Amino acid sequence: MSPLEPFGARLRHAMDSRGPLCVGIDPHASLLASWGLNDDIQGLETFTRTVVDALADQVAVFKPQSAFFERFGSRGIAVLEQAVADLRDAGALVVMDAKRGDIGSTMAAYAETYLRKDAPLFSDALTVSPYLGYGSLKPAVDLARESGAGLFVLALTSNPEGAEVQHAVRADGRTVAATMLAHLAEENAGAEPLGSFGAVVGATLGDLSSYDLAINGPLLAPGIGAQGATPADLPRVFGDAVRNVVPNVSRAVLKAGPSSAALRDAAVRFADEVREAVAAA
Ligand SMILES: O=c1ccn([C@@H]2O[C@H](COP(=O)(O)O)[C@@H](O)[C@H]2O)c(=O)[nH]1
Repeated sequence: MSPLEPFGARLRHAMDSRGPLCVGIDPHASLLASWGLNDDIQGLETFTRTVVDALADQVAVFKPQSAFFERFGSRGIAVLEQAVADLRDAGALVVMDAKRGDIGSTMAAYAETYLRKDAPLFSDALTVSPYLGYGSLKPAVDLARESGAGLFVLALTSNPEGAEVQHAVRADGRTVAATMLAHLAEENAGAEPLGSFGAVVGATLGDLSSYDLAINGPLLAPGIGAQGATPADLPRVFGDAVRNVVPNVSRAVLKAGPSSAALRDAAVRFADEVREAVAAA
């Protein structure tokens, strides 16, 4: 099976043509209820189908949150699998938010699950946790390169609890997060227009000027909307790296449903706000 064009290049193209937004698909039980759906497999299927049908042909990137599908066992995974296929068929990119991380030999199996091009859950990129050591991610890095997929490595997460691990200072004086960013800059060296190995960096974190975010790769930025950050915060948080930010909004878009028109309006509004904020930076 022929490899895809590298994820970084496909991402740059998608955001240039469809707008700078990643919509998260997070079927919280509370959202299902507010859409008038039951918290069961039928509710999950209807919710997911509605989001896909409303947005797949206009939003650049989608980030399904695997946990909300896994909750329903194999039937939930089947809904996720169908959504990934439909989103990709409609020309959108899919970042699977499964935050996988394990010893290398097990990481290889996770990589086969999401990054092997003919796998049922193949996604354009996968979120991964480097907290078993960055080197443990090597099987995923290698398979992503082979397939033309990408990774988003947890570096500076949007939740306040992340700081106790990510801001910890190593013996060499660097923080753990800075070390992860440095690894990613190495992976992306020489890639054009953008490397395929991104970092997760929360939009909620305030001024990050003490971190070198120039990794020549995408910065997936959750935290906009329900967690309190706004598109207008992006230049202050990301500085010169703001053009490589992939802003994720999940609940703040999804709560506009179940009306397809309202979902589309919400996505357009966030994309416009991000575009304006980045243009003014
Ligand atoms: O640091 C992180 C990493 C991942 N997430 C995920 O992003 C979405 C955010 O959802 P909202 O509804 O827009 O708050 C969710 O799937 C998280 O698991 C994150 O928030 N922060």
